[in-house]
Amino acid sequence: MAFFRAFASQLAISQHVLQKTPCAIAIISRSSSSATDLKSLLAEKIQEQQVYVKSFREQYGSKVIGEITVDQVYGGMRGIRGLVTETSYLHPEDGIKFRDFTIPQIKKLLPKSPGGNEPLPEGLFWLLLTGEVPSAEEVRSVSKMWAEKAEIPPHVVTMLNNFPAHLHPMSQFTAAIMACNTESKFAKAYADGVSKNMYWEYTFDDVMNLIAKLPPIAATIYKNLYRNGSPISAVDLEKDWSSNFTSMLGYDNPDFTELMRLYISIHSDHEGGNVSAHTVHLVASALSDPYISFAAGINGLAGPLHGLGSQEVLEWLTELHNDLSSDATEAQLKDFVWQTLKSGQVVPGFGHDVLRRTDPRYTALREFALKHLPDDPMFNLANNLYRIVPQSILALGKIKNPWPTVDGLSGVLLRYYGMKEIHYYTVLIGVSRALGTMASLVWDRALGLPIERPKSMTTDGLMKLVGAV
Ligand SMILES: CC(=O)SCCNC(=O)CCNC(=O)[C@H](O)C(C)(C)COP(=O)(O)OP(=O)(O)OC[C@H]1O[C@@H](n2cnc3c(N)ncnc32)[C@H](O)[C@@H]1OP(=O)(O)O
Ligand SMILES: O=C([O-])CC(=O)C(=O)O
Repeated sequence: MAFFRAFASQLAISQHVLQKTPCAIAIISRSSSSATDLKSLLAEKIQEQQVYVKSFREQYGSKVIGEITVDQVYGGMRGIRGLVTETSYLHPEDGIKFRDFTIPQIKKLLPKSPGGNEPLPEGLFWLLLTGEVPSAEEVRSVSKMWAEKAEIPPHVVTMLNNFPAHLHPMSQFTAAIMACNTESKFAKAYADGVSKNMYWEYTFDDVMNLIAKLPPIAATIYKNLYRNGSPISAVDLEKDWSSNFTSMLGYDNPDFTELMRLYISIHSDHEGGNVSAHTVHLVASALSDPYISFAAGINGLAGPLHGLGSQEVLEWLTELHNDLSSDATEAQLKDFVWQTLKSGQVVPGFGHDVLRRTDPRYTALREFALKHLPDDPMFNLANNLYRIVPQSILALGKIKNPWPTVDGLSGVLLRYYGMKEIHYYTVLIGVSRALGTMASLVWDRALGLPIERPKSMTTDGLMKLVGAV
């Protein structure tokens, strides 16, 4: 309560509004909630948040929150506050906060599988969507729901089975997701003229359906490309989402499943401005259905400066390992890094648009690796690079953050457990990224966010605007 009152007084929301606004209660505790299932709980939260946002906008809607420089307009809009994303916030030093929780906190607070140590992604989805830490039973209800909805439409299976082997797994993934929009309840409801107030409900239904189908789609791609098209295993209604996923992929090592739970949880969301999340939001703002909106975001994830970084890192590390072996000297490593920079390439896995410290997702994976694979040569190589690369790229004199991101280690761990198919790695991030972007999309619809349409300028127009001509 103290937290909310401080927050409310910061906003100068009057006591009157505080009492009248049900979200005041929602932020503090869930004791007021009588909902027993995810959709009903969400319906309560949405009602509360709608009132909360309305009253905030009524009082502060015209408040100025920043200035924009010409460089920002040319510079990828870096630093411009121009989006609302409720599910997570990226702090430059502390890293990602899912709702208000850091990675160490979610590792501690979210339900685990029996005997496990890593958070179940279903719990993270619940948290992202509702702002509340779910019970083990609530998490089980999501696992069950997703298992029940996992079947892929037959036309999508046929399409996947007919893709040529040289089509990149990310292209197969996005195409399959798009083709699933035959199932969109939102698109149908919209065509039937449903009221705007109901949009979020159909969006939620699509989101649950879509997330449920991602592991079998991803696993079918894997089996087709790398296991001679052998069939994926059947979904077990008693198993959690990650456990079903690793079984479908053909892995039976429980440590790999634990890694997958952690991997999917930490890659799920990175506030709203990253390329994949922003793309989903932008495309969906035209009321495109969740399937095609998510597919659009996945296409952004497939770029080497974003999600494909994970593939690029392991390609680069493998080349380094092949050229120098894992016990290369510091001087040899520095030279290899320098060759990369000299050839005009970026060193993959290092640098970030927002972060200004080592990515806590990297730290979480490092802790996992120290526990499970401390002597792995590739892990040791990545560790050595952690000491060398930041100094080298800082020497360029232009990089704002020389520290490693999650991509710097993720492939090393996947490879250790036998997943050596580097081109597949970004698909796993795609499966994970659905949790954050789709939770956000439900909120976009719930808050009635409009079609996105920023103003663009010509260079001549900008010059006139600043008095340069
Ligand atoms: C899940 C994820 O998406 S995590 C990111 C995955 N991507 C990578 O690992 C690719 C390597 N890293 C990069 O390319 C960049 O650091 C990005 C794209 C992530 C961030 O880019 P920016 O916000 O533009 O970073 P920054 O402002 O520090 O860049 C300044 C300059 O340093 C360069 N730079 C940034 N990172 C690196 C790097 N790792 N190696 C070499 N040069 C770099 C930029 O290319 C830019 O050069 P330019 O002015 O000649 O264009
Ligand atoms: O935040 C970003 O721009 C890139 C990133 O790390 C992510 O999306 O996971």
